[in-house]
This record gives sequence, structure tokens and C-alpha cells, in this order.
Amino acid sequence: MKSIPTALTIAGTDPSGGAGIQADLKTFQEREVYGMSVITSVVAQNTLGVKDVENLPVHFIEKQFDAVWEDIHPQAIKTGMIATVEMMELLARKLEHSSVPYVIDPVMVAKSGDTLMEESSRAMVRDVLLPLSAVVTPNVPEAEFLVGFPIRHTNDAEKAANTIVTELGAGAAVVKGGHLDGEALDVLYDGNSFDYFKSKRIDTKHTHGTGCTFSAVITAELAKGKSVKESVALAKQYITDAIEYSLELGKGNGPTNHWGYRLLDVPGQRRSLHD
Ligand SMILES: Nc1ncnc2c1ncn2[C@@H]1O[C@H](COP(=O)(O)OP(=O)(O)O)[C@@H](O)[C@H]1O
Ligand SMILES: Cc1ncc(COP(=O)(O)O)c(N)n1
Repeated sequence: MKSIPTALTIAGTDPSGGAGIQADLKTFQEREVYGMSVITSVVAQNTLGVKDVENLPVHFIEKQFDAVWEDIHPQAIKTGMIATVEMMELLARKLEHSSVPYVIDPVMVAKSGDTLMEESSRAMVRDVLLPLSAVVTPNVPEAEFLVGFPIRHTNDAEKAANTIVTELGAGAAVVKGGHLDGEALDVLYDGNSFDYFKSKRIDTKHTHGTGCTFSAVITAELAKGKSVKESVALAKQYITDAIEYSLELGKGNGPTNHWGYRLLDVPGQRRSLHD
């Protein structure tokens, strides 16, 4: 039997199923990777926004992590919502000596505008977690926070990706273009060269969880032994399809979904699930 690729996500939850741990596990499964999870915060949220957050005690996050680690070793790890400084300190300690590829989705604020990371923790992602990462996947506001200058055009995104790798110590950085105008262009810098991953901008409000799903594909592909460049290319293809065929579910920004195309009566024609 072939070896089984395994991946671990450490993040917050989304009971409505479109973002966070739930999106990560669904995506791992779609990519044929065995998914495991450590929950940091339980979030009462849906497609309309975040209602409340309950941070789990750090000692219990550690217990979850140890339970996975001593039993099934993941071949790649990603972190998403890490709300507090204490949680970051724990993860830094746990991941410091790990040789497993580590993907950081530096989740700070949800699409709905709700804060998912305490103000004081943001600098810790930059100073403590980034140097441990194989790849970090900031959106534009997150990248602006990390580098401290505005990002409006592709050359700003290039400069930011370069700074995140050469000055802040990430293995590679993908600055995602979801928040800019024009084509959805993501810029990857891996310490040697730039790569550009482009798609048309899809006109939809259903983008809940795009960042989680994108970084989960990268993690799944790294777990299979693919390079960072190949993993990001596959993630870009996957998220573009998942946005194109997103599900018209919920009253707000609906979830993306990669198998949405299977619901089409006629290829290319969008069908509402409420028809
Ligand atoms: N409207 C869109 N059309 C096509 N691709 C998009 C769109 N919005 C986001 N993306 C892509 O989805 C991925 C996640 O990006 P983004 O939405 O910026 O992340 P986040 O969820 O962290 O804010 C990126 O690959 C980005 O280019
Ligand atoms: C637990 C959790 N983690 C991350 C996000 C960000 O998702 P989005 O892509 O909608 O900004 C979220 N809404 N909830």
C-alpha cells in the first residue's frame, strides 16, 4: 500500500461549514489527504458574520496537539485563526523543532469585518511564527500589516512578498490579490524568484472561507511531497473553481465549494440550490 498523506490544521471553527477547521478538513478530504485538527477557538459564526468567540484554554490546545502528535504524525501543518499571544507561544514551542512543512494563513479579520486575532497577537505572528513557516499566505490587509507599507499594485505585492521572506524569515510568501481590483493575481516569492498565479475576477459575493481553502490545498499538496510552487499553482486552480461554483447557501457571503460544478444542469450555467 502507498503511504498515506496526512495533514493537520490548527485553527478556529465555523459551524456554518465554510471557513476555519471545517473548510480545512473538507479541503484535505477533496485533495485525498487524511485530515486532522486541533481547535484553538470555537467561533459562533455563519455567512453573515461572527457572533461570538470562545477561546479554548491553552493547556487544552496543547493536549489536543499532543494527542495527534504522539499517534499520527502529520506530513504538513497549517495554522489559521490563532487568537491570543499565549496560543502563539504554545505553537512556537511545539513547532520550533519540527521538520514538517508549516503553512501560515495569518487570519486577522474575517471577510465580514469581525476581528479573529487580538491586536497584540498580530506582531507575534510576524516575529515568532513567520520564521518557522515554509509558506505564509497573507491577503492584502494582512500583508500590509506584516510589512508596514500599502499594497495597491503588483509591484507593491512583489515588494511585500520579498520583504516577508528576506526580512521577516518566512520560507516563501504568497500575497493574495483577492482584495485588489482587476484580475485575481497572487504573487509568490520563494527566496529565489517570483511566480504569478492569475485568474479572472469572478463576480460573486460567495467568498466566505476562500483564504482557508486556498491555504488548505497548499498544505495538502505539501503533505504529498509537492514543491511550494506546484502546491500554490494547484491551490490557485482549486480556489478559482471553488469560487466559480460556490454554493448559494446562507443569507450572507456563501461558502466556496469545489464540487459545485457537479450541480450544474448544463455546464457553464449556474444553478441555485434553492431552485
Ligand atoms: N472574486 C474572486 N475571483 C477570483 N479569485 C478570487 C476572488 N476573490 C478571491 N480570489 C482568490 O481567492 C484566494 C484567496 O484570496 P483572498 O480572498 O484575498 O483571501 P482571504 O480569504 O484571506 O481574504 C486567492 O487565490 C485570490 O486570488
Ligand atoms: C475560524 C475562522 N477562520 C478563518 C476565517 C476567515 O475566513 P474568510 O476567508 O471568510 O475571511 C473565518 N471566518 N473563521
